[in-house]
Amino acid sequence: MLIVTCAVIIQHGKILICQRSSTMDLPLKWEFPGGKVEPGEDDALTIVREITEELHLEIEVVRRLQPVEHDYPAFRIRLVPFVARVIGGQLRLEEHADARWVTVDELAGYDWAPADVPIVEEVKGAIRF
Ligand SMILES: Nc1nc2c([nH]c(=O)n2[C@H]2C[C@H](O)[C@@H](COP(=O)(O)OP(=O)(O)OP(=O)(O)O)O2)c(=O)[nH]1
Repeated sequence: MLIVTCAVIIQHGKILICQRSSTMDLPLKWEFPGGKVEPGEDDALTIVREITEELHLEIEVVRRLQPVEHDYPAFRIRLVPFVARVIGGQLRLEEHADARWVTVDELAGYDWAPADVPIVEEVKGAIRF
């Protein structure tokens, strides 16, 4: 099983969502940014590392949400979400096609990676701004 972290980054009442590029797996799907946990790596460190590498933002984890397991045709994934806030850096995309700050009500209007759908639901229900 592939273990992948993702970040629900909240700033000024909005959430950062990212669109995978046309050359990535799940091309052009929207996701919470993040990436694979490396062998022996603590997942809370993975998410901080991945957000720096992919977005040039420094984040601090606020809390962990419920992990989601999903079967894609070629692999099974456990997606581990963290609520986080920005503590430094300037947003600059290294690999995504697009990134947007959206309200919680706007989340439903995007074409999400299938594994993210339960996380979107949890965020809609559980995050208070
Ligand atoms: N980052 C991220 N990946 C997700 C999400 N939802 C989802 O199904 N995935 C899938 C897509 C990929 O198959 C896998 C993670 O891949 P990735 O390309 O983001 O990971 P990475 O940065 O560590 O990749 P790599 O290029 O270093 O191999 O998880 C999500 O919300 N965020």
